[in-house]
Amino acid sequence: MSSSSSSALQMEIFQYIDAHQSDFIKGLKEWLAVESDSVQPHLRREVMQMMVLAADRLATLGTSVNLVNLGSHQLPDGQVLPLPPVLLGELGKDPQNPTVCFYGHVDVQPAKKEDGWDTDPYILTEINGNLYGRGATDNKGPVLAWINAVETFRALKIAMPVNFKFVIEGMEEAGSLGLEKLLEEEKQSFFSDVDYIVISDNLWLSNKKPALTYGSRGNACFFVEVEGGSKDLHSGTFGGIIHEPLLDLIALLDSLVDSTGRIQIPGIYDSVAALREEERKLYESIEFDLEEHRNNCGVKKFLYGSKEEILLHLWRYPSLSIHGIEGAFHEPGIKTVIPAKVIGKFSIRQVPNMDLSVVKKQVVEHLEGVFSKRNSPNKLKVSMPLGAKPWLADVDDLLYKAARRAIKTVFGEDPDFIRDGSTIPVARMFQTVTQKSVVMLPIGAADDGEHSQNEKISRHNYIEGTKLFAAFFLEISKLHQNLHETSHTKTIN
Ligand SMILES: NCC(=O)N[C@@H](Cc1c[nH]cn1)C(=O)O
Ligand SMILES: [Zn+2]
Ligand SMILES: [Zn+2]
Repeated sequence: MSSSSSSALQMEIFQYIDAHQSDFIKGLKEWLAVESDSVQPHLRREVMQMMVLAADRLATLGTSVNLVNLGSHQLPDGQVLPLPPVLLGELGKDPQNPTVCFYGHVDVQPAKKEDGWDTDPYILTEINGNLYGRGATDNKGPVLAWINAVETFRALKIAMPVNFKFVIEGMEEAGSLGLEKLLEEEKQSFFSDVDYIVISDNLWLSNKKPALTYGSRGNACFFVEVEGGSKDLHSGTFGGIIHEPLLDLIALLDSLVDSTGRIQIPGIYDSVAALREEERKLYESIEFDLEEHRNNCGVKKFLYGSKEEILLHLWRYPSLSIHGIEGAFHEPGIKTVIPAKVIGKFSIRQVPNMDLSVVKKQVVEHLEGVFSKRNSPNKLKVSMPLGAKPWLADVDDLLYKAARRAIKTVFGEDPDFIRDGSTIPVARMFQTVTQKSVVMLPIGAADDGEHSQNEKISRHNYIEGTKLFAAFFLEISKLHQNLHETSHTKTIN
């Protein structure tokens, strides 16, 4: 195709997307209305419903859809719950075209209006060009943007320049349970012809400048349980004469990180890959506005004062966060009780070359050591319910070139090449199982508020994101054909 006809085609596609903004937003509104929270067991039915909705949507585009049953899982309290199926979709099988596999998730983090949302988290509300709602950016908006891009090709009767495969799950926010096994099982079938893998489940580093992501941290999640007697006790009748489980737990949690953010677990930094000078230099050239980032967070001050230190601590070093305490009274008012059993929850973000089993051993040994010094008769139990490895990609792959070109076309500037501090367990799994290149191509801005109150995606990013994905189809197809023509010519010569 000549470059003038390819840019006319692109123009036609972009015009269609602009003209159909309201339809695309209506589609997002329907999806956001489903409280598909995978973290809270009582909402599992909604996650199931969401998977069916996604399957129906893809089927209307002519995608062949398979909802693969993953069976069930057991919760720490013994309850057995069905796992949502994983959706495997397939559109096109032209051997001349590259096969791109897209991964996304349609489950969400918990959200309640009372958490401090300005609007109902399950009713998409547009304010000043932003589309608010739980899942708007993580990850329903970006999943739909890919679907919108495919729909545009169909509506305009333009042949898709790639074969497109979808992997959509409903358990990402709960650790992608069952997914790795499925990828292994499908390695020789569904994934056998996949050339490239794309994920759009993270954010840019800035509010305005697009980014391409080539690495993410893993995560090791822990429960630390301290159990005293068999029931809660009156603190006036028993306070002062017993070893309180919550005091033990707070001492344990307090031993994990110091006030500078340094993790206190012996040996935890030992295997972290050393920082090379070239790598440090790369960070210097990244545009990152500390003030903007601080405003997005809504905090007064960061632990570190320079851009380089902040990026290193987000991407290159482990971090430990405490998430909550189950069993402790957290409602308004004061309940003068001594809880009988409490469970602290924390996680340690993982970076290359940390080993999950070593980390688990270090955490258990450390907590047992601290606990033994307290001479408490209470029972201590430490477990690691979830472990995901970090991911790092080769940015020299064609996939990155195609993504970069598409970004330049749609947003008019080159992206930042960034890593991400959060965890998308499937990125590493895909790379290991398929041995193909993986890219994260985000469309969410740094101030979208993933997992937080008032999560949003801007109308601009949702619509330009749809254009970006359409442009990406065209770019990867062109580059892939060129590569194959070149290697064919070399073979003949
Ligand atoms: N958008 C990706 C994301 O938010 N992933 C979760 C996954 C996770 C990690 N540990 C438990 N769940 C994240 O918190 O990074
Ligand atoms: Zn996500
Ligand atoms: Zn998330």
